Amino acid sequence: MFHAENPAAGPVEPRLREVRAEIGRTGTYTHTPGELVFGARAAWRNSGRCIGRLYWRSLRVRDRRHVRDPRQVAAECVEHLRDAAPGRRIRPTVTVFAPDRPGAPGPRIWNEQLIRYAGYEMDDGSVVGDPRYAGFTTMLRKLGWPGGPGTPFDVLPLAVSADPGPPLLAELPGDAVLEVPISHPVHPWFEELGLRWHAVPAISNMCLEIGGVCYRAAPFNGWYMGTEIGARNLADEDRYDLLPVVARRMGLEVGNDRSLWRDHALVELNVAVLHSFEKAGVTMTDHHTEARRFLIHLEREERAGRTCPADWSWIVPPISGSATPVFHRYYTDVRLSPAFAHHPDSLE
Ligand code: HEM
Ligand SMILES: N=C(Nc1cccc(CNC[C@@H]2CCCN2)c1)c1cccs1
Repeated sequence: MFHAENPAAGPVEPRLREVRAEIGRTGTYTHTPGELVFGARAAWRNSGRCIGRLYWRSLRVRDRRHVRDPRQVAAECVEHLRDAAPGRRIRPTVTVFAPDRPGAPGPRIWNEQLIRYAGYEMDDGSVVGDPRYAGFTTMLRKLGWPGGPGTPFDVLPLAVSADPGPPLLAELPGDAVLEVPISHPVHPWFEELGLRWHAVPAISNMCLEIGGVCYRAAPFNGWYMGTEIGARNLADEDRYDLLPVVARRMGLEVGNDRSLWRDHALVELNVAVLHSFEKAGVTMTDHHTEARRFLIHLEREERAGRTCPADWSWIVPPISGSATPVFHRYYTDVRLSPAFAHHPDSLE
């Protein structure tokens, strides 16, 4: 009997016998390269909160299961960033480090993403930078990180550990961190705000779980959808909280909710983000395009006879929901495996 998914994989029974024997001997088993690649792609395909799954078959997999030492893990994360965005074209990529094995837990990356900005807590209680990472920044400083120049966009170091005890801290070299300055196509005052954002979103705190094996360090990247930066990272009150700033510069009636000043500011912030990435030639998608692509993916999956899990509250974009086609339907959010999962013992 062949794998319905993957005829090239050959009959499954002999492989299952091999796996059971290895588990009997060692308490775990080792994926073949083909199993690892397909498992990672299937994990992406099974991610019910992801709107970007149309290209799930093209995920690039960097097999680094022989790497466990924190210094080497950090070096490979830097290489991942270079490899994922060789110019300004971004390529969906995952790097898989050593899994947990009995008696030898795999390495763990403490950062939520490979690239995140520091949040410096000032004496007056205000935060310079990203408030979401104020606690993480404070912890890193206690672990000896000297801190950056103190701008609102200081890139945090990687924190990686393989054994119990404090993590290794490793700065990211500037050439591995592609960034885009934010300007607006019509408002020249926009770039005076000095805003910027990094090009490559790379999640580093989720476990890649395939056939019962947990790869707790398996950073994966895609490209950004503009709303993530324009409607959440730069707009949320507990993030960079820029809606009042943008609205005032636009001359809007900030004191009166019914003027919809927040909504006007949100749209212009998102226009600026899409415009800036386009001008910089860096891969980014908008929420209308991505919504359309997702429904194509959903239809293809149904035609392939597969259940495509989806979580409405994550799939529908944070602005203009009902102006996108993903809003006007229901989904089933079933948990499938392989998967990218949040494990409780991750250091959030
Ligand atoms: C290629 C372009 C991609 C786009 C535009 C995209 C877009 C998104 C967006 C907008 C979210 C919601 C994030 C949020 O609201 O915070 C998301 C979630 C997610 N994406 Fe994708 N994605 C892409 C590629 C990928 C890849 C390559 C993977 C893994 C191999 C992936 C796995 C996931 C997972 C696991 C989540 C849920 C995260 C969680 O539960 O916290 N995505 N994606
Ligand atoms: N475009 C992306 N965005 C993304 C995907 C998964 C998870 C996240 C981060 N989600 C957490 C944030 C923080 C609060 C709400 N959302 C972003 C990708 C990241 C990695 C591959 S694609």
